[in-house]
Amino acid sequence: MRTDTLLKVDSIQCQYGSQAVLDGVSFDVNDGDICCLLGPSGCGKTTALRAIAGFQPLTSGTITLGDQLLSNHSFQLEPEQRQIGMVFQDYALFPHLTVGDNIRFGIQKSPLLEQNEIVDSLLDLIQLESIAQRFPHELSGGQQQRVALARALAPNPRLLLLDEPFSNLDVDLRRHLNLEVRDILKEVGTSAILVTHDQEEAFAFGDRIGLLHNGRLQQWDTPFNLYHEPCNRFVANFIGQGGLLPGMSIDQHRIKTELGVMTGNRSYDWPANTPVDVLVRPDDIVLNPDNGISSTVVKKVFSGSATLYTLQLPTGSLVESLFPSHHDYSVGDTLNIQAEVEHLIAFLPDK
Ligand SMILES: Nc1ncnc2c1ncn2[C@@H]1O[C@H](COP(=O)(O)OP(=O)(O)OP(=O)(O)O)[C@@H](O)[C@H]1O
Repeated sequence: MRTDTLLKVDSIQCQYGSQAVLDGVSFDVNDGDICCLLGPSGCGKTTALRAIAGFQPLTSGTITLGDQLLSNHSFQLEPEQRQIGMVFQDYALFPHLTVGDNIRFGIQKSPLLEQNEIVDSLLDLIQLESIAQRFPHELSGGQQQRVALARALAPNPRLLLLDEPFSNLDVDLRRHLNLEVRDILKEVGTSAILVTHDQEEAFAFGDRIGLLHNGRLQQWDTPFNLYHEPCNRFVANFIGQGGLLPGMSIDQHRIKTELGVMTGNRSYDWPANTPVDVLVRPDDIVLNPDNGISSTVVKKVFSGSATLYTLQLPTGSLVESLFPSHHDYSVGDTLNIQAEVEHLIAFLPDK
């Protein structure tokens, strides 16, 4: 497995006027990896992407690509010299150029034969050979976005930046194109960073995801770890479903809750009897008709193969659970449940 670092973002800060919108953000992108910057609106995702692309100066920190310095507080390599491609939300195709010529746009200095080879192989890759002569207004949104991807890949960039590229598309197409673009990037081996505020999209697209909040990177990790091992309350609440259940520490490994004593794969150094909140994901809750704790269905959200239930425990605390949708319970039903928590994640209560 290749683990060479391609992009190194080291403790960067960016400001608009006197307001810092990125502060101490650090992460590495390995060669061939596809990463996502995720977070709520205004957290600084686009600013981070613009800093990597060379459109946003740094007030401190450094960005390097391989051995090449891209930016620090006193230097900013021109965007066109960075070997970084960009795909935008609005496609930004040239309306007066055909699909083929849009793709050709960034490689016009190469010999014609080479240009033709690249355009043909990219048309093949995005499966649009048959419409190479069409103009952008004759294409669907998904086709336009595929052309934008091919155009960005034509100069063979070392890194591709994608800024909410699927957000103008309807849900089905979005999901489909997300996977298709991931497959294409993996096939050509191009490293990429996708900016999105949609965690499902990030989970499906990214080998690694960075979650930003108020200009600070909360966690840079695999989708699995962000979901199962969130490093703080913000990550726990932002990522995935589920919630925090009050409990009391027994010792380093065990926490007593209304759903029984929970143990997991990590230890905490809190003294016994410290009040804590335990993360309970929907997949941590299972039915136990004979020995489970009684709960009442207070809400249900059908999502096709599974239904997400909100269950109220005797003290009034709520937990969520995801059951296959052929078990169809109604609001008001009583379900006996137990917790099967593998990753014991707990936080001190908010002050
Ligand atoms: N040109 C600008 N001048 C001043 N403030 C700006 C400018 N661009 C962005 N900001 C502010 O910087 C912060 C980060 O903006 P940014 O666009 O990076 O966030 P984002 O996470 O990409 O948001 P969104 O998901 O809504 O696009 C926000 O508070 C925003 O209002």
